[in-house]
Amino acid sequence: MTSIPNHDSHSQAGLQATTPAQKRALSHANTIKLLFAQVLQDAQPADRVLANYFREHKKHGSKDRRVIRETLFGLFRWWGWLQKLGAWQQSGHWFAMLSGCALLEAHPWRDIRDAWQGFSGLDTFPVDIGRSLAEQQALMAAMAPEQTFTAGELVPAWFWRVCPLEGEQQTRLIEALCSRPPIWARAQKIGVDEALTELKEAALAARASEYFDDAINLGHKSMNLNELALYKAGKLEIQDLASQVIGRVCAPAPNELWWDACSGAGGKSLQLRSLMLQKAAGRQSQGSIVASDIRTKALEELGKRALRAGFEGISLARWQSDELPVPLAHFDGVLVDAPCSCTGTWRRNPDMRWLDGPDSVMDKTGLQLDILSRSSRAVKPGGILVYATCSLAPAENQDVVSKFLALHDEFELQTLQHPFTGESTQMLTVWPFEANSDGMFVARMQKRF
Ligand SMILES: C[S@@+](CC[C@H](N)C(=O)[O-])C[C@H]1O[C@@H](n2cnc3c(N)ncnc32)[C@H](O)[C@@H]1O
Repeated sequence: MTSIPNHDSHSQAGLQATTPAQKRALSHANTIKLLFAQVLQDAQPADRVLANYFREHKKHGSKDRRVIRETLFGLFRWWGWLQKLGAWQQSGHWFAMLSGCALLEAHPWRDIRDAWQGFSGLDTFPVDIGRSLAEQQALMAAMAPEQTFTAGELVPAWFWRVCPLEGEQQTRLIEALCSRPPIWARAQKIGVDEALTELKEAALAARASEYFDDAINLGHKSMNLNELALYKAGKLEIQDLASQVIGRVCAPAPNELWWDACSGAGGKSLQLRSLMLQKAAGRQSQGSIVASDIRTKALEELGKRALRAGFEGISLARWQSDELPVPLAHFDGVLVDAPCSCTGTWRRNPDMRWLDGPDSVMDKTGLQLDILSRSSRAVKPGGILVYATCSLAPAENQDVVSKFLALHDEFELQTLQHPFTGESTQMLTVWPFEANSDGMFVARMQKRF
């Protein structure tokens, strides 16, 4: 890239920041660069790096925090293109990346963006671009005419090898990955209308979902949940819409006994219990859920969430060894929400696209099959086994289920109806572009009597 001058590589020495906007732009550029380096060089997830930074630096007001947070995430969202502007360590390139990011993301802090553009030394480039990928591509071409920019390279090349999408599906996935999904929540022990009224009173632009009668779209604005009465009362849980599909596929009846074998902090255990209570419709629900995980801390968090919701009927059984922490052939349903590459959550964590490699997809397939096989022993005859991941790669999804079925002919796949597209399938992938969510995979099997 010849048109971007190389300023001093680590500081912005020599730059004249005279206006308040330029001073803030310079200060933010330094902060974001430090955080960016921590993520990319030390391979630390961006959300953790940001949380640590804001905990230690209380001086930033809410607007500053927003500029820093959204620019950092934006840089990773568009990194496939922005990295072609040159070495980010060099200050001219860095400012070009920051201003390019602000334009691609249509960030509203124009004064800061203009200051970054001025510091980059780039000639004026179009600022009023549209939101389509083609217009965004044209902006990049104007910034770096000697480079080519293709949509496919917004995602690392290895991803298309493990998730071979083509044509329109590939384009739709890229478009989804280049935007943030809204915050999805689930109302529990309260009707959605009542929950929406309370959320509106708290000045939140919440909307009901068109798909599930307890799902709520909370929009994009970050919020302090601990200040929200509904959340403190255990009537609102944050859970992505794709994740909510899993509980709906389990569809537990009010009096059933379920085991959530990889419960983590219990997003799905809580949903299963809530669905049981909804179905009981005021009558008693004798059903219960045993939640297991190898992480004690996650189970402790689950315990707190269940308490906040006032949910009886959820018990914890830590998974400490190869032995099952629950009785054999005992459960009406077993959910295995297996550890995976989490490629389905790349919309929320765009940094993971550039931190992970193909190993992140291939190195857990043996573990997934092992957890699924061992957990399946807890299903009683006629019971249900649900396998789920938040991966988009067939190696972690369809291939694991097929291998499991080849080894366990006592199980057979059931047909599912995709809740967003209506399509009938036996292996359901929820794509992020279908209902503005993350991505998930799920298959439901029944153990023969
Ligand atoms: C995808 S996460 C589960 C998310 C959780 N179900 C939820 O809805 O929030 C996978 C979980 O599997 C757990 N895990 C990893 N290895 C495991 C193993 N060998 N046995 C059981 N759980 C395991 C991880 O600790 C992690 O919490």
